Amino acid sequence: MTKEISEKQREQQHLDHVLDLINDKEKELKSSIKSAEGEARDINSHFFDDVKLDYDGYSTSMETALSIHQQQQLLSEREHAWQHSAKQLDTIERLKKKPYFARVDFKESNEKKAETIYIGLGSFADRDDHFLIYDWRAPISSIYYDGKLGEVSYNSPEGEITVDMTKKRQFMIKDGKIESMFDTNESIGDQMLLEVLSEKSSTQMKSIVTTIQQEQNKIIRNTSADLLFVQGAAGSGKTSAILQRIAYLLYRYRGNLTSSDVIMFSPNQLFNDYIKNVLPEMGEQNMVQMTYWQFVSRRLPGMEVESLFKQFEDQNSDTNISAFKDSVNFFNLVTRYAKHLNKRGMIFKNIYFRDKKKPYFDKEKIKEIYYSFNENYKLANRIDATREELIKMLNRKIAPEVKKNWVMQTIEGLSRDELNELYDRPDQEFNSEKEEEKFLGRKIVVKALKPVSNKINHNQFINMRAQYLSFLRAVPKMTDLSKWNISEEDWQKHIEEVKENFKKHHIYMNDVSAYLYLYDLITGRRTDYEMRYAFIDEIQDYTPFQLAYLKYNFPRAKFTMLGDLNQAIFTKDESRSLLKQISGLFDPKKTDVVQLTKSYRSTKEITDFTKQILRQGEKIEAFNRRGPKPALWGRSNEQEAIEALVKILDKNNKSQRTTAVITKDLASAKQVAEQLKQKGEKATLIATANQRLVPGTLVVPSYLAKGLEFDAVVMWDASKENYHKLDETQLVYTITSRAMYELDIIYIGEKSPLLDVDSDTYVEK
Ligand SMILES: Nc1ncnc2c1ncn2[C@@H]1O[C@H](COP(=O)(O)OP(=O)(O)OP(=O)(O)O)[C@@H](O)[C@H]1O
Repeated sequence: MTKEISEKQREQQHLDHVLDLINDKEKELKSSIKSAEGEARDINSHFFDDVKLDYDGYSTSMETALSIHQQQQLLSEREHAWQHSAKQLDTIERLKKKPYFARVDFKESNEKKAETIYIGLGSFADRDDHFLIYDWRAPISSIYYDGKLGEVSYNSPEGEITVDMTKKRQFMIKDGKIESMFDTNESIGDQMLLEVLSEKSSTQMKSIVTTIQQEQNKIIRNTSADLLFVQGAAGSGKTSAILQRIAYLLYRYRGNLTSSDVIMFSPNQLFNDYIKNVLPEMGEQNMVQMTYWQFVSRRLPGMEVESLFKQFEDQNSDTNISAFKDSVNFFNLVTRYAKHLNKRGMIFKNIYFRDKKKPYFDKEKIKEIYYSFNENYKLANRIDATREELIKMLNRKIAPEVKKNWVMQTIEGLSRDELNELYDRPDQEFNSEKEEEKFLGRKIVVKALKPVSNKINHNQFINMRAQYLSFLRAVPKMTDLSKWNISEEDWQKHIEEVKENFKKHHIYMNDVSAYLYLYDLITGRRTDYEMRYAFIDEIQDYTPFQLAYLKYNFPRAKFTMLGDLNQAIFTKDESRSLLKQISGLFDPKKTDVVQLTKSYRSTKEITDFTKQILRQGEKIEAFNRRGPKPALWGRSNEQEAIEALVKILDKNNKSQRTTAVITKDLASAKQVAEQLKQKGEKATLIATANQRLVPGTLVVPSYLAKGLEFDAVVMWDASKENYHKLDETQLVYTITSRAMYELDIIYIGEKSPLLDVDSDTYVEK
């Protein structure tokens, strides 16, 4: 015991020493920032004193320019130094709160003495470049997460290095004091994990730096795969791992990679809000974040793209047709169809000007131009060349247009002010009235033709909707639809539906990607070559088509896709073929698949219960954190059910647990929220993804609860009537697996057969 205490004292002394150095560094940085700011102000205020303002001759004005240039350079150097110091100060301030969380001792093979390093959220070195703290992302830090004591390897820039790890120690530090510390032989001791996991949920996700698990570390530090596919159970840390991975990559490739080269697709806006603090807390900036819906709909401003809400609430479309349209096969058909357009089949629109009956540019004429270029032209060149030709033609139309009556009439109707606006200068002089009229006429015509030239420049002479429908009509000729169990009639009927939808400016989610892809191929819209890493969370809710389209959009990016096929609430059983379909898009040698089976979110009681809902849930392993068994509340009518809900909320509030009442759809969420209000219970209805998560009780429809977690969850109305289809299994699993400590399930009448689980794993209330 005495030994342990003295060991702890020794560690405290070391911590005090490090903290002193950190404080010194902080002072030093603050003063250098201050003086850099002062200098910059100085340079700015003397800027023009030093610059010789002399524009007389060429040589002197050259001198002026040079001297401005020098001053600017000086400023930007100062600014650079200032930014560097500011960044360092930022790290220091983060380290001050909690300098490090671990220590490892290790021996390199040819050394006798063990080396000791401390690992924290950033690096810190003293004056002699002697590292007192290593960033958790430094190569050597990897051994802390990866190995047991003894021989362990890590990847360094010079290749793989093997060392003998002799000690692994973890610290809990608060306000400069070591609260506890323990030595461990495990990858990351369960004790530390348990402590971290026992914290309460909050409206913001936290980083898991101190307790990254070995298999998560593999995901975080993978740099070789073009496609890293992670299949992980609910709560296995997929989202946490992605965010850590982004922080890791930004560190590993610093100088070459910035947060704007990284894009993350997430299930909804609510989720974006939930994770937004994780990277900044680690000292990194957030990546570009988007939902797939935002990604596609921002490109179709004139159309209403089927929303998440609609997609979920009206899932009544033909499943065979959906499966087909969501497939990579369908993607390949678009590619093939576009190739064929190089020879024939493009459809254009007339462009009108003033006269709504007679086209200014006739669609047949445009088509003639389009196909007049030789065969070597690619689609994109064809459209560019057509556009150029049309603009040339438009320019030739200006002079004859100026002579038309409407122009003269317009000039006559102009006020003095309007006229003045058209002149180049207020006192502009003309040789004759005729010349003046010509001048003004030209100005008026060019202005009036602006919408026409805009249409041309924005490719609006392509009849994209008709083109897409023509593609759909060509589909039966290109592929055998009967293989997808789709009859010719059904397909024709479906095309009519899409057409009707277009008329209303609506587009289905499973048309939008194909539509944009076809547009991209026709116009050669530049894809995004800059994006280096693309992350897709909750992959099971994407269709293979969408993933193929994302890959097309980010051709240089390495992809990390994470998901749980057991939580496919939009694509349901189609998600099973997902991995097979997307793996075809990447080089198999550069594809890594990682499985995460341990679930950290929920107590053992909850995980043991929820995994039975799945057909293949046996692989999921619960983390050994204990809590009450889930409770089932069977009630015979709505009134009693609400009373049960109130009782549960009271119980949870007493133990200060935040509860989410999760309903199947929005209508019932609204209803429950209203009934709670009538009972005087405080609850916030989350009806759209644009809302904020707030502390306190929430009422959330299932599809908005994706990826989130709550201390306590009440699943509302899990009756047979509400959940009876086998393909709703994933939905029931997603809802119940949001709970960390307590899960209550209320049903009215008969219980859903999807909840037929071992009666020992729950209690009835
Ligand atoms: N190594 C870890 N150390 C501490 N906490 C962890 C660790 N891994 C995961 N967790 C915690 O487990 C919970 C679930 O993690 P996360 O949300 O990343 O899982 P997920 O796999 O994305 O879940 P889902 O698929 O259900 O959305 C979070 O509270 C997270 O902080």
